[in-house]
Amino acid sequence: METTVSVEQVSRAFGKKTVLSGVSLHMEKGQIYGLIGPSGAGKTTLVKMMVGMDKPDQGTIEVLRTPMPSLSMLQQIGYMAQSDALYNELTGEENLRFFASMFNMGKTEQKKRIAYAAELVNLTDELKKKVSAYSGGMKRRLSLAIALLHNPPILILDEPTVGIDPELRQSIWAELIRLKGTEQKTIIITTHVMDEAEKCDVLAMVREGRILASGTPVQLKQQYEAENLEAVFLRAGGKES
Ligand SMILES: Nc1ncnc2c1ncn2[C@@H]1O[C@H](COP(=O)(O)OP(=O)(O)OP(=O)(O)O)[C@@H](O)[C@H]1O
Repeated sequence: METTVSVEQVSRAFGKKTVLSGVSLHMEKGQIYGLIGPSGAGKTTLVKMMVGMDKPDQGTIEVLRTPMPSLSMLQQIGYMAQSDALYNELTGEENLRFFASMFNMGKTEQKKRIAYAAELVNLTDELKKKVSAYSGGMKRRLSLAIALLHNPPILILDEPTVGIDPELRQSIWAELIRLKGTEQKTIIITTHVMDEAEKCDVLAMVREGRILASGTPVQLKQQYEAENLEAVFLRAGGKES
């Protein structure tokens, strides 16, 4: 086991509102790590700090043993944000080419990676269209393709399958599972969806800026004597009647 992302005692407040309190997590290579929790729990705030877009008030975050934020880590991380950061006036392909050009990739590699990423999210036939003509789901898919483009060892995906139809969602999950296995990527995803949480190797349940419980889905269900993760979540949070 090799820890690739480590979060130690991280706290963050915005004004008087504490959003994360003393969060510690360790993510391993070759693992899908799920952050699950209700809206406003602090998941996006946490992943933004892992990417280096925000800094903890207290505590530290290291990615590949490098303290974050760090510019040199950008090449190592593929980040899919919750809101799409795309160029609407460019086509899907132009967006992909633009982002590919920001990374160290030769022309041939660029072509290959663009074709792979577009195919994975089923956008190959839509690449010549302007992004302004894309649906919300298509934009999400293009954002996911961009996160995968430079073949980074760490993928941080904030609700990657929201607005994506079940069939494509399944094939994206199959690819995430292949990437963590064959390619030994570290994949961190946030989700609200319990059946996606089941597919993660390790889960951290987040509520009100704290980790309620963490472990493999099987461990969590055993520990809380629960039939499913929803029940674990309720029991861990003490909200079950
Ligand atoms: N820049 C900011 N300034 C002020 N408050 C913020 C800021 N960013 C996040 N917050 C607040 O922090 C809390 C946690 O937000 P965050 O987006 O991390 O939650 P989340 O778990 O990702 O929720 P969701 O699943 O809805 O995306 C929310 O109450 C939010 O309003």
